[in-house]
Amino acid sequence: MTQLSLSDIVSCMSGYDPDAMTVPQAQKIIHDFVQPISSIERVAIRSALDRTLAADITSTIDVPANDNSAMDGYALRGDDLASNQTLTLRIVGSVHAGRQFDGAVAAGECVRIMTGAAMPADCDTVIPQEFTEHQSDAAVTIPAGRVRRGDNRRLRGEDLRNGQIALRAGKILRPADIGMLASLGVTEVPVQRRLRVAFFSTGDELRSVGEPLDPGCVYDSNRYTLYGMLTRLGCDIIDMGVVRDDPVAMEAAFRSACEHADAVITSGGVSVGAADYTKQTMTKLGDMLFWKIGMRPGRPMAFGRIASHDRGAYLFGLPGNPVAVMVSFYFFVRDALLRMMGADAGPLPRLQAMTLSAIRKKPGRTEYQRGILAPDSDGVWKVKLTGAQGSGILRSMSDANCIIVLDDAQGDVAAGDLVQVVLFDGLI
Ligand SMILES: Nc1nc2c(c(=O)[nH]1)N[C@H]1C(S)=C(S)[C@@H](COP(=O)(O)OP(=O)(O)OC[C@H]3O[C@@H](n4cnc5c(N)ncnc54)[C@H](O)[C@@H]3O)O[C@H]1N2
Ligand code: MOO
Repeated sequence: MTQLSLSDIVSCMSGYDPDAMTVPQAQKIIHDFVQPISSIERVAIRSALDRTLAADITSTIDVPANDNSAMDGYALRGDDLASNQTLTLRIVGSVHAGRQFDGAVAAGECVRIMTGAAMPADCDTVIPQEFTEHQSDAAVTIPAGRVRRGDNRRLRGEDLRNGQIALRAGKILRPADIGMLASLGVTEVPVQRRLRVAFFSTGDELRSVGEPLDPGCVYDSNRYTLYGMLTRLGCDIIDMGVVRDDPVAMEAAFRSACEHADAVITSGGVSVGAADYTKQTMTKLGDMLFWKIGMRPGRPMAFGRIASHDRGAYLFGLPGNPVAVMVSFYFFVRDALLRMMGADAGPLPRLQAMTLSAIRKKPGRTEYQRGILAPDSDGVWKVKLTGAQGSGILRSMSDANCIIVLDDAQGDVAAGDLVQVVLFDGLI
């Protein structure tokens, strides 16, 4: 697919202003610019878990392959129920799952049948064993009104029919999907190769875990949250460590990252500080946009693409503050990476919940507050803030199980109002 330039994309947007981008505008630019990386490999279905399916999968069999019983009981002819009276049927055989009953079943006869066993050809109804009376080896009594024609019979192909598309390309395969593939007898499927994502942190104040913490320094946590979020998303990661606030080191890091990765994520150095060389290096090397997005946290952000030889890498320059990194990842980078993987992921699901906390909020920017969602004693789900919400307070993410999203137009929120939340559980 042809790679558009960022200027082509922003020139189509009315009122484009890098100093006043809205969240939806920035999300759209990124979504439109990023192209899927199409590189397919075949893997065993267990290895396909959490991967993006690269082709439609069509069933080549009926599932189930036969009409079969949903209960342990007796298979009978629906015609015998027409009198709507208690019946005593003669038992002419029995059939277990995995076997077939090839004999005939005449009026007034039935077959003992187990769950999953193929229905005898003449039978269309199963009465569960516990609804019957006076069972012996020879006969069983069916009380009136306990069963209707067609009850407890699973139809051939009711799960999937031969020729039916079972799974569509673009689906991220979940446990149910690989189970369904197994039910079709499929052993291997084509999936998109894993994305390779390189990341590094920038800042002379950063120390890696295991190093002594010099005065004025902080431990680098962004490489760990990024590691976690990228791993959950199924990416192969290239952790490039901490890069000093030095233009030469920075350029070498970007060049090396682009050699190997489909996307490069950096944190820090995208604001206006004197040592913010990230921006300057990105501008030198790539087709880049720098934004001040109307959001909190995560206001400054860089996005673009660096081309190197015959390949290129998308570049996400995230702000340094630890909560801003996570919020920017979930609300911008995640969608872009899923798109690169060829996944049909759609927007993050939002739920509505009543807030127990009053929240101060200025209209004109999107705010992402960290919340704890839990049911009250009546089972109604309610959300409260985790406490201090500064974009350096990583504990507010760790304590949270959801993010409260307050869109641009939203003003102050009173306790008892409904708010939108995005749950962390299930967030990939
Ligand atoms: N005059 C202005 N100052 C700032 C603005 C602004 O618009 N004008 N924006 C503020 C906002 S909002 C943010 S966010 C930060 C983003 O700045 P940078 O991307 O340049 O980030 P740094 O200055 O490098 O770091 C910010 C903060 O985060 C800590 N940090 C950085 N990397 C890590 C890491 N890997 N692990 C843990 N903590 C990290 C760093 O020590 C700083 O405390 O700029 C504001 N300033
Ligand atoms: O991105 Mo900054 O963290 O908004 O404060």
